[in-house]
Order: sequence, then structure tokens, then C-alpha cells
Amino acid sequence: MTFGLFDILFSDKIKDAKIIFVVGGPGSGKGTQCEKVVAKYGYTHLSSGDLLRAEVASGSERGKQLQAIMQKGELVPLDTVLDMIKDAMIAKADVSKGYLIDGYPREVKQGEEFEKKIGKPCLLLYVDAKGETMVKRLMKRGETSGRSDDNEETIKKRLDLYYKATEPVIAFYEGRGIVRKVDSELPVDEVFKQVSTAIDALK
Ligand SMILES: Nc1ccn([C@@H]2O[C@H](COP(=O)(O)OP(=O)(O)OP(=O)(O)O)[C@@H](O)[C@H]2O)c(=O)n1
Ligand SMILES: Nc1nc2c(ncn2[C@@H]2O[C@H](COP(=O)(O)OP(=O)(O)O)[C@@H](O)[C@H]2O)c(=O)[nH]1
Ligand SMILES: [Mg+2]
Repeated sequence: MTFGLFDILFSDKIKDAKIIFVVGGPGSGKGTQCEKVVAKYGYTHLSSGDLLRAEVASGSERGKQLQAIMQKGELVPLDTVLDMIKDAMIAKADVSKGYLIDGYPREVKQGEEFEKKIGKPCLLLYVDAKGETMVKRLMKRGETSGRSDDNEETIKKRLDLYYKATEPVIAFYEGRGIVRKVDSELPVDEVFKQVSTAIDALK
């Protein structure tokens, strides 16, 4: 691997910024909590799903391929998501004191690659809700979201993949002592109190 001047400047800039992984099942409330963190703490919110949907919306050839994968509830190639996150982080590097990386890592390998190319997270916020709760919320969101993956069949696949591939991510970072679990069965503001406690504890 070679490092260009650009990479050195980049790692220098984000060295002091806090990186928070926000992990939880589909529909658990990650996006909802991240918006509130942005409002209170001024962190930069980067939703990997939103970045991918923006690429799809651009109508590019790459977007078409992504759309097909997302429609099936599968994971897009690791490098694709990571490059998008990295570019978005660079774009905000001058103004950002912290980053919320929402919906990433989806599997342990994604976390390892992120750390190699970008940096280490200081916290993993685990947004926890029951499977039936998540399905209910997504079906409801699907009435208005316009998201082609908010349908019963794809929701089931996303949930299966979450339990299989993403839950091990939480165990992996528990080993490092940086996981804080919030109970997303509670009302949004109660969940946010737990989120705030976890963020306030960062030094
Ligand atoms: N790191 C990521 C993030 C997203 N995706 C793809 O993008 C889709 C939508 O991602 P996201 O918006 O994060 O959806 P959910 O996890 O279902 O979360 P949300 O509750 O925000 O809908 C996923 O099903 C997957 O196909 C991916 O492959 N890799
Ligand atoms: N009742 C309740 N609904 C919530 C809560 N958090 C999120 N929701 C709803 O659940 C749906 C999914 O939330 P979202 O933030 O998009 O979850 P994400 O898929 O994890 O990003 C949305 O329609 C939210 O309004 C919560 O704490 N309580
Ligand atoms: Mg979301």
C-alpha cells in the first residue's frame, strides 16, 4: 500500500475527530437518533444507506448496480461503501469535530477495513429493538418513504442478514469495551437520553 500526500493530510485532519459507529437492525431508529445528535452536538451524520441511495438517484451506471443489490436486501461490495464514506468524511474534515457513521459496519470485515483506511471508532452505539418492532416500524415507514426496500419481502431479508452478519460486529467491539447499548423500544426522547449519556462520557 502506498500513501499519498492527500492521505497523510486526511488522516491528520480526522485524527482528532471522534468517530462513532451507529449499529442496529433495519428500522431500529438509527437515523432518528443521529438527527438528534446532530442537533445537540453538531456532529456530522453520514448514513451509508443514504450515500448509496444518493448514488442510485444520480442514475449512474454504478447506481443501477447498487439498486439491484439493495432491492434484494443484500450487502453492496465493501469497497464501494467505504470509498463513499471516506469521500464524505474528507468533504467535512475542516468543520467536523465528530462523525456518526450510521449503518456501518454491516459485517466485521467492514469494520476492519474502515480502521485500516480511516481510523478507529471511540464508541459504538448499539440501537437495540425487537425484531417485531423493527418490522412494524419499517412497514409503517414504507407507506411514505418511497424506499423500494421497505417492503415485507426485503425487510425480512434485511433482518436475517442483520442477525447473521451485523450482530457479530457488536460482539467484536464489545471485546474492546466501546459498545453502549440503547433501548430503542422506548420513546424517542428516552432513547436519546441514553444516547446523550454515552456521548457525554467520551473524553
Ligand atoms: N454499509 C452498508 C449500508 C447499506 N447497504 C445497503 O443499503 C441498504 C439500505 O441500507 P440502510 O439505509 O442502512 O438500511 P437499513 O439498515 O435497513 O436501515 P434503515 O433503518 O436506515 O432503513 C441495505 O439493505 C444494503 O443493501 C450496504 O450494503 N452496506
Ligand atoms: N415508537 C418509536 N418509533 C421510532 C423510534 N425510533 C424510530 N422510530 C420510527 O421507526 C422508523 C425507522 O426509524 P429510522 O430512524 O429510519 O431507523 P433506521 O432504519 O435504524 O435508520 C421511523 O419511521 C421512525 O419514525 C422510537 O424510539 N420509538
Ligand atoms: Mg436509516
